[in-house]
Amino acid sequence: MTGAGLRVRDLDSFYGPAQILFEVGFDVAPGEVVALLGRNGAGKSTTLRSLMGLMARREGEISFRDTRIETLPTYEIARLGLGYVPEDRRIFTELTVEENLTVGQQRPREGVTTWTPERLYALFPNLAEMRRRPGGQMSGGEQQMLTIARTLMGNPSLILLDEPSEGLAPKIIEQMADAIVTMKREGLSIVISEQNLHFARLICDRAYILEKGRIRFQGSMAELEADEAVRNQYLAV
Ligand SMILES: Nc1ncnc2c1ncn2[C@@H]1O[C@H](COP(=O)(O)OP(=O)(O)OP(=O)(O)O)[C@@H](O)[C@H]1O
Repeated sequence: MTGAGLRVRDLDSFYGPAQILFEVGFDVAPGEVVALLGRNGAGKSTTLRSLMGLMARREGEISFRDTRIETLPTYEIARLGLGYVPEDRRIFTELTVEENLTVGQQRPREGVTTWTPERLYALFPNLAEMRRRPGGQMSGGEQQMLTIARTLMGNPSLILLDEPSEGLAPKIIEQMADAIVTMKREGLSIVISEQNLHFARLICDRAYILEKGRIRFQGSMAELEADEAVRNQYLAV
């Protein structure tokens, strides 16, 4: 696989002695938006953390842009252009929106969109209106957008979003979906961990379903739509 592609094979991950992921495998083609679906505790966050080298013990093969990354430290994985937005919104609460963006800035990367604060304000118009506001004085949804915007300042070619719609009001969820569609149009590859099938259906090309740390389904969103039995068995309805 070339370009921004991600390839995961036989991924096992552990918290202490407890094995959480079992032979997880999936692919993300350049420019594709892929959903990792599954109920609470299925292993979605653990999968994303494993890709970023944040688990103390994990085994298997992970290739990103034709480079094996499973032995690299997190900062080197990020430097290759893999962006990660964890579930807990990690903004700097004392810094303004603008300062938070500056903190995330990295040099331009060949072949991918170079993001600037102005381009990010166009992507997230809410943030434009509060560029001098401290991060701690923003709503949860605004903080979530700022976390994504700050990660984009690193000019990733692929971004991992852990439950971007969680806890957001319906109107903010719509804005988030619009922003993700624009990011895809800019050529970004995206992996989204989600419990909300309705949100995933707005933006994703393909889906994998995790249950108890194993992949139980893979297919296009249309195939998932058509498979009521799979949805009932593995997803919250
Ligand atoms: N720090 C930890 N120590 C031990 N076990 C953990 C830890 N974090 C998560 N787990 C366990 O790992 C399993 C997978 O959790 P994970 O957070 O990856 O699930 P998830 O699919 O992302 O669900 P959620 O939507 O709740 O985040 C769960 O059984 C959870 O209890």
